[in-house]
Amino acid sequence: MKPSDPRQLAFTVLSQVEEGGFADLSLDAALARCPGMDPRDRGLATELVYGVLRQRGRLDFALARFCSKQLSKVESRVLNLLRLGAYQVLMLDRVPAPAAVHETVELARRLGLERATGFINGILRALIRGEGQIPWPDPAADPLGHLQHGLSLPAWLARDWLRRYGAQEAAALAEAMAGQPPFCLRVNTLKGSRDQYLEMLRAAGHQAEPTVYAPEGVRLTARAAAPLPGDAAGWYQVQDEASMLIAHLLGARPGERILDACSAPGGKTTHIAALAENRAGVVALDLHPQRVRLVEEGARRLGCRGIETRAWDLTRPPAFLEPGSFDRVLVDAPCSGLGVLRRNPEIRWRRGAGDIKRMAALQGSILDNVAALVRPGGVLVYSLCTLTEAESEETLARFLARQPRFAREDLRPLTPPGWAELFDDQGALRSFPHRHGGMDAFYAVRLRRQQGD
Ligand SMILES: C[S@@+](CC[C@H](N)C(=O)[O-])C[C@H]1O[C@@H](n2cnc3c(N)ncnc32)[C@H](O)[C@@H]1O
Repeated sequence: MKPSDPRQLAFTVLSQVEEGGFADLSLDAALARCPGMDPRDRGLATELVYGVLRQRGRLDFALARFCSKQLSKVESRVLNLLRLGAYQVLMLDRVPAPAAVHETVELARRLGLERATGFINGILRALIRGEGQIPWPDPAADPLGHLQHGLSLPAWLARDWLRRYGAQEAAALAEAMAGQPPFCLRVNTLKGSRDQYLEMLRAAGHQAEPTVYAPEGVRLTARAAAPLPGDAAGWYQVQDEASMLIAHLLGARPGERILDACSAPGGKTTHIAALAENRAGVVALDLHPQRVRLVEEGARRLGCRGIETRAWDLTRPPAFLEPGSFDRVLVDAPCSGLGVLRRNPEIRWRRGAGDIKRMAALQGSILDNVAALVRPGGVLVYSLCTLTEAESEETLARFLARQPRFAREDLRPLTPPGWAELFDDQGALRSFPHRHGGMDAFYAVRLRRQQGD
């Protein structure tokens, strides 16, 4: 590969994603192989990968108008080149459309796809000429078509969101999910205050503001070329604001014993330790040993103490932990991840209704296996970075039917008044990017085990 070619790098990553890779990991690895690449080209490669994956439904709808055969019959490498070209033509102001076509055709040639260059050239040139005539579905007359083809939701998700949220709200959510998430940091309060860190950021030339809800969150609005200050000293953790709310809902206090059941990579474990002023005993479990190591590394970097880690598959009871020995348990469960579609855009093309069922069963099993560890009177928080009913309220209802000694708590009286709009009418957290300042979509509910049972 020409080390300096952002389009070829994006193409390689998109091909890896097609074969089952994760966009963020593949992109990081590809960029790491090109240390000399110009920062603007790195930016373009990143935008092309995320943009094509986030807007694939829209790009395909446009391409289909100008392609003589069905897109499903086009060879996948050629289709990815077409999507890359179409993204530049339709969505990128900084690349003149004819240059985008030329670059795409040249890339096809370099990839040994000489025979497809005429096909690619013809479709992309027709797209430039016919862009204004693309019959985008009208949001009012065809809300489902608009969600699918205008806002790039797969059909099953478009139907689900339309049924649950209505046309306008579903469109606003889909639009937010097709955009870029804000870049947020949690200030490590074991090191100092948010105000101090905001000052450090400003002194290093970055522009940042406090997050609206999370008291230790910072949102970067313009990043300078300089690295973020305080990295090696553990001043911050990159974390979305919605994710920062969860440790607050758990409410750990100094002296308590806490279980973080699905802890890796440890964003919430280290937050719990910080909120308990490093004076709680935290047990952090996760299925994967290599991910458990990330929790350990994070705890070291941030100066968190009192965290014990262990790899464990929580579809089996953790017999090494004493029943009733935890004041608070957090189950930040593996889930379909539909609340973080912006960060993992490939998910929307991979998940289906079957995955949701499978995740819900896994979540139920994990909840069952930690329930006995909560002490009488203790707290269990169940959180997810998704928004399906099956994984949230339905998993919870089944759990409560099996475990009648737990009851849900309304989170509204337990949290600051300014957070009221983050909760549903049962007092569960439901954050949404289009309603709550760009936050990821999270769900969280807090349960309490009855006293004396
Ligand atoms: C949403 S992530 C947790 C994120 C973490 N709490 C944080 O804030 O950094 C869910 C985690 O559950 C773990 N997991 C998946 N299946 C599991 C199982 N059977 N037992 C324990 N952990 C599991 C995954 O490895 C993943 O790290």
